[in-house]
Amino acid sequence: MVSRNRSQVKDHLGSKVLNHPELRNTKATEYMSHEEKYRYNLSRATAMLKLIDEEGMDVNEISKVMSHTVSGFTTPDGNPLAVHQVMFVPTLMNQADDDQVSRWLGDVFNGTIVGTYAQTELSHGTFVRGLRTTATYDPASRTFDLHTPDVSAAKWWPGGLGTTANHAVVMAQLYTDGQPRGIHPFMVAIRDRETHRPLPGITVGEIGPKLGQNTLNNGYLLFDHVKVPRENMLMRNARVNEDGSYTKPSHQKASYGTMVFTRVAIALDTVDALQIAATIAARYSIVRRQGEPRDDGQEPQIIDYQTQQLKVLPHIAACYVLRASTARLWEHHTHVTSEVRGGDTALLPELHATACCLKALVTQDCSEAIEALRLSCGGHGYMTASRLPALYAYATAGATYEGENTVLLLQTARYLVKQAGGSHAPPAAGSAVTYLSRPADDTPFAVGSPAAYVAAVGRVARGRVTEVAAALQADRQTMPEADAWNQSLVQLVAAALAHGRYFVVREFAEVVSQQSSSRAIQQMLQLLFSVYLAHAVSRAEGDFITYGGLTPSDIRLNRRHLLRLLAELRPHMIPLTDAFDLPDRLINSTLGAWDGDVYRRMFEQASHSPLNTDEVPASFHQAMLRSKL
Ligand SMILES: CCCCCCCCCCCC(=O)SCCNC(=O)CCNC(=O)[C@H](O)C(C)(C)COP(=O)(O)OP(=O)(O)OC[C@H]1O[C@@H](n2cnc3c(N)ncnc32)[C@H](O)[C@@H]1OP(=O)(O)O
Ligand SMILES: Cc1cc2nc3c(=O)[nH]c(=O)nc-3n(C[C@H](O)[C@H](O)[C@H](O)COP(=O)(O)OP(=O)(O)OC[C@H]3O[C@@H](n4cnc5c(N)ncnc54)[C@H](O)[C@@H]3O)c2cc1C
Repeated sequence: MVSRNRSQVKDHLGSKVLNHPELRNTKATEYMSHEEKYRYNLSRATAMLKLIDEEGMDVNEISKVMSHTVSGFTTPDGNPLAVHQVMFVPTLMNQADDDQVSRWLGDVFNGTIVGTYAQTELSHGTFVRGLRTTATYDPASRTFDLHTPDVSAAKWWPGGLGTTANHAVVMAQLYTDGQPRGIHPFMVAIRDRETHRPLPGITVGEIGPKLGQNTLNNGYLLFDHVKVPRENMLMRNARVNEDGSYTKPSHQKASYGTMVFTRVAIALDTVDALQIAATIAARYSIVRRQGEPRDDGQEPQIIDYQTQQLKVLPHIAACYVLRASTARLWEHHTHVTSEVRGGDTALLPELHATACCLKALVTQDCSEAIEALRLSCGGHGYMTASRLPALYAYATAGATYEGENTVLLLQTARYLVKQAGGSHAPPAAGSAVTYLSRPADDTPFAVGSPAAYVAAVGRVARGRVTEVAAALQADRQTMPEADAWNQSLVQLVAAALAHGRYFVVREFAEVVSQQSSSRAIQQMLQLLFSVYLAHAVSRAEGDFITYGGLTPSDIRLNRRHLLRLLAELRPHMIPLTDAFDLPDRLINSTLGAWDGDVYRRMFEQASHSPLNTDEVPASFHQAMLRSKL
């Protein structure tokens, strides 16, 4: 397996995916039925899986081909094999022991085993410890009895479970020696490998249409005392021995590892969706002219309206800034995972805290940004063929799945208040929280100085975290822990987001400070960073006055500064989005093609409407007749 850098992967994708015989011809899916869409997307997902296998791609390459940029082309309505690839396989690799890996992985790679990650239940998604599916060990038969006590404990949501997977990693409450041992992963066959029929004791199906990603093939699953061999509990971390004795994992949350990985992957990937939306809105904003003609006799390009610049340009800057921090998180995850595999879990708490807050910050920012970009395209942004509704539906799912964002921010806040109160192990060198134990950076604020902005963002984070830590500490003296925590929830979430913002801007400050061979590139990065920072301040002016040391006069100056920066960035908008290097077929939007031929494309897509096949559709007369009765 050869590791390739990012642009080589793009070249590779260009030739291998866009021109692949089973992928290169696409069909419009808007008018297909639910089942036709599933068939179309599944066959393309399977072709993609074969390609991954044939090419022997490593995890970085797989993440690129599973990314939203590529999957919008391969599986426009959602990839029914995404959870197989992004969660099921990584869970086996990281949570199965060596014997189990060698037992199953061959069949996974030859396509005999197709899996899902079945954790969420109808009544519990967030509170994992509350899951109610049980796995009770019987030493006599050396099997686990998997059981769903009632319908509220039915698994509900797992991707690919609906009609695609024949296996599932099932997260269930383990009982052995008569004791509850917490949530553990089990490899369970749910459908026959040959006939694909549900196995005895299994009830399984698809949950129905959603806001988007309708061929993700989310499913439900119930067990009626299904017997699973002892060897099917994933045993890299915890173990159940033949006699039923139990060995604890080295870290209490070792079985939550797949969630950490997927949060990192989602953060990275949602920026891809934002890049696509930003490219569409930028191109459309140039092509679209509307309003009183100017001196040259032409109506203005909409991008020359100041309000339009504010709707579009900060999000282009965000693409660059968020790409850098999520790429850093990915590297950090790779490093910590290898340490954990070697038995050292010291860096895991901070990785968990960072992954939680970046996944939340990025999916929240990207969903809001994509919606703003959609609105920036006026009426045409509301059309499915603009691709913007689907991009929004994708990004906003990321705010819920793999840990609802509020809940994840509270995980980060828990870590931060412990760090601020000194009740956690001190952070390792290079940790992102050392600023909490140092005096605040008192660099005076000045517009035009990115370093001064970064210092102010740091003061906001520090102020938010220390303030809520103190409030929590005080409340703990007078009320039970759960009440004290609940009393501070809103401020805890704000503190975690402020910490995430500081992480993001520090990472990009480092990118900007690196020597580049091109002065023009360096200047452009500085401009993008300045826009991002000025926009961040304008979005949270109250925080910057309360905690960041800015005066009302600084706030006014920043507002003007931001608008000046936007005007400066405007001529570079198209090169900056072209630099994302997204071929038209990956963008797949009537509004966002490279040649700007928007109106012709809109007519072309309308010609696909089945209602235009006949001059008068038969359904019209049928409906009119009925209404006359
Ligand atoms: C290409 C892309 C395509 C992408 C394509 C993707 C397709 C779709 C994929 C979607 C798939 C899914 O949604 S799968 C389902 C995902 N579900 C979720 O994410 C559920 C979210 N809920 C949880 O993760 C959990 O319930 C928590 C973390 C919220 C709470 O867990 P808990 O067991 O109650 O723990 P709690 O008491 O809060 O904390 C105890 C201690 O454990 C620590 N802790 C908690 N979790 C972890 C962890 N993971 N790793 C380390 N440490 C942890 C805490 O910091 C704390 O440390 P200390 O303070 O004691 O030191
Ligand atoms: C498209 C999609 C795909 C999915 N794929 C999978 C999959 O493959 N496998 C799988 O197992 N699951 C999957 N899920 C399920 C997903 O992981 C859960 O829906 C998610 O973790 C949120 O949990 P919930 O639905 O229980 O939300 P809830 O927890 O019920 O959230 C509702 C509200 O309650 C609030 N809330 C809950 N607890 C707290 C708290 N402690 N403090 C403060 N506020 C709180 C939340 O902030 C939110 O506002 C998928 C979901 C979607 C939408």
